[in-house]
Amino acid sequence: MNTEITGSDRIAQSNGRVLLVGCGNMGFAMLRGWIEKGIPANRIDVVEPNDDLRKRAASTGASVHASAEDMTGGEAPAMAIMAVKPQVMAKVLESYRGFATRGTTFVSVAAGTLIETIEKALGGKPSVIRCMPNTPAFIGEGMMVCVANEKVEDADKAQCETLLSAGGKVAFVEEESMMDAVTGVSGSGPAYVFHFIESLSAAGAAAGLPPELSEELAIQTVYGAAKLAREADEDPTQLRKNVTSPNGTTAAGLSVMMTDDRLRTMIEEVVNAAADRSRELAKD
Ligand SMILES: NC(=O)C1=CN([C@@H]2O[C@H](COP(=O)(O)OP(=O)(O)OC[C@H]3O[C@@H](n4cnc5c(N)ncnc54)[C@H](OP(=O)(O)O)[C@@H]3O)[C@@H](O)[C@H]2O)C=CC1
Ligand SMILES: O=C(O)[C@@H]1CCC=N1
Repeated sequence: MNTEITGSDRIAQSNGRVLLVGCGNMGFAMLRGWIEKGIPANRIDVVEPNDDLRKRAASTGASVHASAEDMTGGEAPAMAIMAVKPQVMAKVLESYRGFATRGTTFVSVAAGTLIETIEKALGGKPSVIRCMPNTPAFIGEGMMVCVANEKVEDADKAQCETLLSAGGKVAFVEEESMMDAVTGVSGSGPAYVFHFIESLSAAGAAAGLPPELSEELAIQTVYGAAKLAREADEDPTQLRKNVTSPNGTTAAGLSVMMTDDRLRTMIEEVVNAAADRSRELAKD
């Protein structure tokens, strides 16, 4: 018999409930990842005002609520995952102030919103973790990067890590200022990759392939290359070289991408633009 205690077992055995506030694109991706990895739905409450999105959340087995009032009188959750837009985060947090003094660890996934802003909105000295997830959490392949304030105890950090790791990989950083670059790389990153897939697929269709076939080639190529980069002993630079025969087809293609560091320069601009926007959101 396998007696290993998994992360989901630990959540199941703990008495703590998980509250998810906002179940749109990011909130639902995390919720689905948790459920798929065996986090018990009967430990999860979701607050989502949109009727359709609330129904979608309910389909996972989680308890759903239309507003904070439906549940702020009850048991304080061990963790409250706040997945509303940065522009409304401070206002929404105010409704949950009561939990902050009753041991709840607040985890905000909002881009830009500073720990300081979250602390002010909650009042006192609440336990706060700022996290930047990404939507591949939907299939348990997300990247979640977190930074905690000094009120967060090791046990709370471990519990948060357990929950978030049901959606993929979890890393903690010490400096909050890194979160802008994190957002520019892994938070927004899936969108860059989806656009690369769109572009590769469109280029294949323009070169004469049936569009459905071209899309399949583009998706499988990105998936296979990412999986190989994750699993191979060689680094991405060597893996690129392995594809590139001297004076072959790849060398011809890459010369368009790499001459004058064309793609690298553009990606640097892309990441900087996203990170700058994250810094701007902090001031809104
Ligand atoms: N999308 C992504 O890939 C990522 C997003 N994030 C962050 O996640 C957060 C959510 O983004 P995203 O999921 O894309 O946005 P969505 O708009 O898809 O989801 C936010 C949801 O919160 C709901 N909401 C609004 N007010 C409340 C409230 N008072 N209580 C509970 N729910 C409420 C919204 O309803 P309504 O629309 O009716 O207002 C909406 O359904 C943002 O802060 C974003 O920065 C972080 C990483 C990646
Ligand atoms: O576009 C945004 O602002 C959010 C944060 C990272 C991904 N989506």
